[in-house]
Order: sequence, then C-alpha cells, then structure tokens
Amino acid sequence: MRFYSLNDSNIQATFKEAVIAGIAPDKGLYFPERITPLSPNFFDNIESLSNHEIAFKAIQQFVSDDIPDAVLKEIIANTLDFDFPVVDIEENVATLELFHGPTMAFKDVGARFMANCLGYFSQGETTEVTVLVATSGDTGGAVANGFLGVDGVNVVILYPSGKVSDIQEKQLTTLGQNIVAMEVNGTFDDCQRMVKAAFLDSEITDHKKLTSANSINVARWLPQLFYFLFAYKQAKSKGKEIVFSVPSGNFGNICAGMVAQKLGMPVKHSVAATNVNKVVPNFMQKGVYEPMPSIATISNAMDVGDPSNFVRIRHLYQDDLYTLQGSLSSFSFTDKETRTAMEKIHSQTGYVMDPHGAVGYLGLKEYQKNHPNTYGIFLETAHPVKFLDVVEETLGITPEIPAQIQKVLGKTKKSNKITNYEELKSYLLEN
Ligand SMILES: N[C@@H](CCOP(=O)(O)O)C(=O)O
Repeated sequence: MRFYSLNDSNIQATFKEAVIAGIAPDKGLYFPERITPLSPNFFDNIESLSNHEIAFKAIQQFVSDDIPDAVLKEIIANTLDFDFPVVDIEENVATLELFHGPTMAFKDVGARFMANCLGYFSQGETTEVTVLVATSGDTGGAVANGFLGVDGVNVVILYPSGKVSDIQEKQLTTLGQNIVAMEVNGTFDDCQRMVKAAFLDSEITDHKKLTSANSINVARWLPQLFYFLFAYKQAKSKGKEIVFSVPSGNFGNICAGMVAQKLGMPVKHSVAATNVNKVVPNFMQKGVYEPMPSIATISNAMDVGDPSNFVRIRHLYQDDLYTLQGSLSSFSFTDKETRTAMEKIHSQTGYVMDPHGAVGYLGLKEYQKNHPNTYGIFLETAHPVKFLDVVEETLGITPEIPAQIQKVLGKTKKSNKITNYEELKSYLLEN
C-alpha cells in the first residue's frame, strides 16, 4: 500500500515512510492510494469476531508488508486492552464510550497504536525521532502516556496556556522522561502553526528527524476507525439504520469513521457536531472553507479554527460538496445549549455527559428531527471527570475520580513557557 500527498499525488510513501515523516515533503497530508472494502461476510458475521480480529482485518491493508502480521497483532493487543461499550441513553439514542483507556479519551487508541508502530520502526535505528504534537486538550495526555519510555523517541507537546482543563494539563506535564511540555501563550491554532513551521524549517529538519503525533499522521488517524466497527458490532442487532454523531475539532475522528464506511460498514449518515468553532458547519452550508481564529469554549478539545483533517474528508468525496452532503451533516452549538443538554440528560436519565459528548448528542438530535427512525450513536470522546469544573458548575455534582486520573493529580507540573516560534526553535536546536 502506498500513501500519496493530498497536495501532489506524485509524492508517495509506504506506511512506514508516512509514519516516520508525519506529513509529506510538500506538507500535504498522506492519503491511502485505495480503500478496499472488506467482504460482506465480515459485516454479516461481525458479532462472532473479537475486537482484536476486527481491528486486524480493518488495518492490515493500510499497513501491508511494513509490519509483519504477527507484530501487527501484538501492536493491536497492546493498543486495545480496554472496553468500548455502547450505552443506551434514550429511545434510539446511544453513546459509544471511548474513555475507558489510560488517559480516558478516544486519543488513547491512535496514540498507543502509533507509539507501538514507531517503536517497532525505530528498532536498530541510531537516530532518535522527535515527535512534535499540538494539543487543545486530550491528544497531549494520550500521546504523553502512549510514548512514555519508548526507546529512540522524544516527545514535545505544545499546548495553549490556560485553555486546557486542569486534569488535561496534569496528564501532559507531569510524566517527565522522554516527554516535554511547551506551554504556549496563545491558542491551539498557534500551537498547530508552530508545529507546522518546524516541519518547514530546514535548520531544524537538517539535523533532527521530526514527526507528528497529531491525527495528520496516518498511524494516529487510521486506527480511530476501529471503534466505529466495534460500535457497529454492538448496534447491528437493533435492526435499524445507524447514524454516528461525532464531536469534532480537528476532524480526524469523524474522518476515520467515514473510512470505516468506505470499508463497507453499513451506516446511513455521519454528523460532525461542533461548538461555536464552526468552520465546517459553515462550509457544509455555503461551500466556502473559511478558517477562523479559534474561540475558547467549555468543550475545549474542539476549539480548532482550521481543522487539519477536513481536507481528507473532502477528498474521500472527490471534493464534491453535493456528494459529501449526502453522507455528512454538520451542526454547531453554543456553550449554553451544551450545558442545557448535559442538565437534561442528567436529570432525565442520571447519565453524566462530558461537554464534548453533549455537543455530539445535540448534533444527533438535530439530525434525528428529520430521520426519527434511525438508531443514533454519539461518541463520548472523553470522561466527564476530565472537565470537572464544567460538570460541577452545570450539574452540581462531583463525579468520583477514577484511578487513572488520581495517579497524575498529586504530581508536579513541569512546562517550558514559550510565546513565539523562535523559542520553540531554540529548544529544538539545543536539545
Ligand atoms: N482535539 C485535539 C486537537 C488535536 O487533534 P488531533 O486529533 O489532530 O491530535 C486535542 O485534544 O488535542
């Protein structure tokens, strides 16, 4: 399998090359040269397959010969050692809980898969790889946890100061060893811009091997399709048309779900639900893509003003808005609407949604207004406890803090404060 740059299809790489480089030399995102649907038999009998078997069958065509099957199976087993339950909330509305992993966010899957792949590719290599990553909240913690102690790999995480939750900050600033946190005086978009600038800077790349652990990297992005298949396996017996609603920031997660659909997963429609950072809902209405400065919200991990992966979604649908609208809807919600949804579901059912999940719920309900007989699954992308302040203020309850989170709470934050790209560059050149 080869991957080509979305800027120029003549620029190609193997899976291994794409993972090690992160993005193509012309700074385009890599995209698989083909997506071969899995056999109808796979979907007919999916209930009889384990999650590990499903994941292997789904990802093997993309990894191809770059990782032997036995090693790939081991990587999958290391990545997926927790549950992905679909929990019914209301009639025809369920949530896919993606927060049972070590950092309690969906990013654990992609981060662990990528860390394992990079660890495998780095064996016997003498040059160390530096993983640069920008986070608006959840990616940072998952990457820190996934890459901790991986030989030959150093990680530098950029996060916007004061714009991630306290628990998210602890998760990405307290591990030490090969993990370093850069606290940026700016927004997530500034962090993402600095990361991209470093990739373009030959003074850095001439003496450092850089890669990205954001979902622009194919090894971070593609494994996110696993849990859409796990959800389908659980929801199939409902006998209804399935809709996924995905709280969306950088759009890698929903894009992976749409790849699962291209693999043949029978899904009626996808919904990309956003907070007021609504570049994509605007695009879906007007057909014009206009990035905007990100706005801080209570669903901070989605505070993205120029989502990296939307270009992949457009490409999946031949850049044709009309065709894309047949498969994807996108809606935006305010913080006030998000809190109201959290309160409503908590008072009616006792279920505690996190603010991101609540945006996903709202997106699903909006779609179901015109498609009432569908079975909708919204993604709970992170555990509500990661947004303790918002949950306490909105619901007046303090959820129990799970062991994974307790572990980091007592640790001391260590970050390097930076205000501009030059400071990041000096750090990378000196370390
Ligand atoms: N929502 C993200 C932003 C980065 O997204 P990614 O999936 O491209 O890593 C976060 O939580 O950091």
